[in-house]
Amino acid sequence: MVMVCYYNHLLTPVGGVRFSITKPSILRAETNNPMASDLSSDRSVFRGVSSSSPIRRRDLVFVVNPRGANGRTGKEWKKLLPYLQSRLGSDCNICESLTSGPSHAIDITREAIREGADAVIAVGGDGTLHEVVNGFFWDGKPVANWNTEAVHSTALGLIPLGTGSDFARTLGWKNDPREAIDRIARGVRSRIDVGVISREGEGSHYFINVADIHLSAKAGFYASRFKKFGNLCYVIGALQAFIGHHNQDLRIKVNEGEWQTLSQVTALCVGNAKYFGGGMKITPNADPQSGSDTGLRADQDRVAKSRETPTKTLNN
Ligand SMILES: Nc1ncnc2c1ncn2[C@@H]1O[C@H](COP(=O)(O)OP(=O)(O)OP(=O)(O)O)[C@@H](O)[C@H]1O
Repeated sequence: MVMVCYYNHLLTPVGGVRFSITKPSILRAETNNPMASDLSSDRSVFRGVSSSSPIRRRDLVFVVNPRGANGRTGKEWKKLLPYLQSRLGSDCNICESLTSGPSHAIDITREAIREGADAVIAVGGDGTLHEVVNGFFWDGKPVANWNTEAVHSTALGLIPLGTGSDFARTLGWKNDPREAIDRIARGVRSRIDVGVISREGEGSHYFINVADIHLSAKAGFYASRFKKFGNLCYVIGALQAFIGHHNQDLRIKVNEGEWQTLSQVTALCVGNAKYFGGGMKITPNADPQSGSDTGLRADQDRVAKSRETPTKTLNN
């Protein structure tokens, strides 16, 4: 099932580009890894046993970014396949889909959900996870199975194999793909919140980790050019982002609250989880399993000096 509860976190820089950030909706995890949402089934592409069978094989779609962690993800994935097959092959249909470039994971995920996959599992870093999460939505709504009579939902899973893999840190996971596969095999499930951020006049972006604007967002952008240096890429990215940086006024709205103006913002971070930038605990109070946005932080003036935004209890 997918419970979608919207908070409205609308951010708008005054007199400049207009943003609107909307925050958490909720994906209720239903399977294996934490995170899952329900978006039904049908199985034309990801074949399992027929629906009349007493035990239905689950269809798991692994969305692999071969270029993640400067190519390490692709190499590790190949080494992992025999283990994956041995742990899951007897109960599940395993479908591997390699991404060919940015945003491809979004399309793969949408297609898999529409075709009725039981789980879509991101294999890579936070960028890949982010794209897979966005693939669960289309035009502001959860993607649904073509087969409207299907009873099962699609879960979201993760095998963290990226450079930073910061979302997994919040869950206390190591960057150990075998452990992740074991979690999938054990069928561990949890509920995970998802945030929504939208720039005014543009579409929504869903986020599961930390959404950020301005300096830290630029740092993340520049860091992507230096992934070959591992987590050091985030330091290099931050240094580069500082060059020519100017603070900016922001106009924001959180949930159903009033519009507020934040003056001369260096960076603003909205945390659904705690870490970004390869282990920087930027929003320490955030809890992606809380079912609410308590702990959400708007960071003003400096990235390190977080400022709590109004909190609201999620009505679920
Ligand atoms: N085949 C590809 N070639 C180049 N880039 C790709 C390809 N497939 C996906 N991408 C892009 O690579 C980006 C980064 O990948 P990913 O997050 O998996 O690894 P990472 O950046 O090393 O990890 P982290 O984000 O945790 O630091 C993705 O957001 C995606 O846009």
